[in-house]
Amino acid sequence: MRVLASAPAKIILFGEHSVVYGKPAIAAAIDLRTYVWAEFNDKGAIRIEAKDIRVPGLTVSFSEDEIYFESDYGKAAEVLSYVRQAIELVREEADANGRGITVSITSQIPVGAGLGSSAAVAVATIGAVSRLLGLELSNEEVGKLGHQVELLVQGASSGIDPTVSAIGGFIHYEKGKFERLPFMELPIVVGYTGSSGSTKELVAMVRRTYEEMPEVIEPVLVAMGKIVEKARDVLLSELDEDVRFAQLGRLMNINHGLLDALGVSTKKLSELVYAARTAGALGAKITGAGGGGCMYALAPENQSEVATAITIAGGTPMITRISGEGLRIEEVLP
Ligand SMILES: Nc1ncnc2c1ncn2[C@@H]1O[C@H](COP(=O)(O)OP(=O)(O)OP(=O)(O)O)[C@@H](O)[C@H]1O
Ligand SMILES: C[C@@](O)(CCO)CC(=O)[O-]
Ligand SMILES: [Mg+2]
Repeated sequence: MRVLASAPAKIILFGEHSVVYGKPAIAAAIDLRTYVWAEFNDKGAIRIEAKDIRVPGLTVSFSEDEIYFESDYGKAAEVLSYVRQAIELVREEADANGRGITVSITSQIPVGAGLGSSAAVAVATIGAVSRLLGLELSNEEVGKLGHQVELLVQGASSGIDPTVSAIGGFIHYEKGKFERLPFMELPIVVGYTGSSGSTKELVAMVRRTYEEMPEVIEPVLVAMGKIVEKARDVLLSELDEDVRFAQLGRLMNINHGLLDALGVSTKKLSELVYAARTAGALGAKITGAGGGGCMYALAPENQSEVATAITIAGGTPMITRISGEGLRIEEVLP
């Protein structure tokens, strides 16, 4: 039996990092996906074929059906840790420890770019392997297991990324609980710096600053939480669309300033943010953990001008759409 599952990337519209401290956040799934095939092997081992992962310092090459990591073993093990943990967790859930499982991954999501590649690979792996082992899990349950995978690998995770990747759509999330927001097309442009940041390291860096000076950082996190609540009110309001977009844009700019204050922006990210605003975006901010990766801009009138400005500033624009669909079982072959 072979099972193919897929799960989407996400953007965090408001509230990354503060969400790790129990504040709310708003996120949406987008139409880039990770695909995972799962099947049994008779070696009793976990075998992972990560076909197109590109991580600095790690080169993967192929010879017939074997893959070689041209780096030290530790680095390869670290890079594949989300997938390995996902498989181990599902085997345990299904009482199938020791069962040989091979997964093969292809992904459209840039890695370490703030678009939730870790959550998508965990969710798609859990989806494929649980079906293979005959476990009946709802997408919400897969999201919860995905959260456990992120906790095991990263040490800290709010769970928002695996939740939105598993259930899709547009959500408000707080302390493990989510509320679906009405599906809406937002006129956004994502700008990719081309460099990556590790969520595990960025979350740990914010934690160190918090522990060093909680009296300074706590009010920043509280303000981020207030931005999210205000954004939710604006999104759900009956105000005219242009008024709503203008308010959301201002909230994005404030949120970006506070993320910069936490130390998770980079020169390149901020350059893309300012280039987008100068080209007429109503707002622009980092999305995801930062340290490289992506920003996004809200640009109802001028998406193509904003995309050009991002290119001129040295980034790669991506015009993406919000995706209603979370985890999907694509194929089950005998
Ligand atoms: N296609 C893939 N195959 C195997 N592992 C992957 C794949 N894509 C991502 N990963 C795992 O996810 C890690 C990157 O996760 P990380 O949380 O640091 O960034 P992200 O999820 O892309 O961004 P963010 O968490 O800010 O949204 C990689 O180092 C790797 O371990
Ligand atoms: C940085 C962070 O808030 C979002 C990463 O996409 C981490 C998390 O919520 O687990
Ligand atoms: Mg991640």
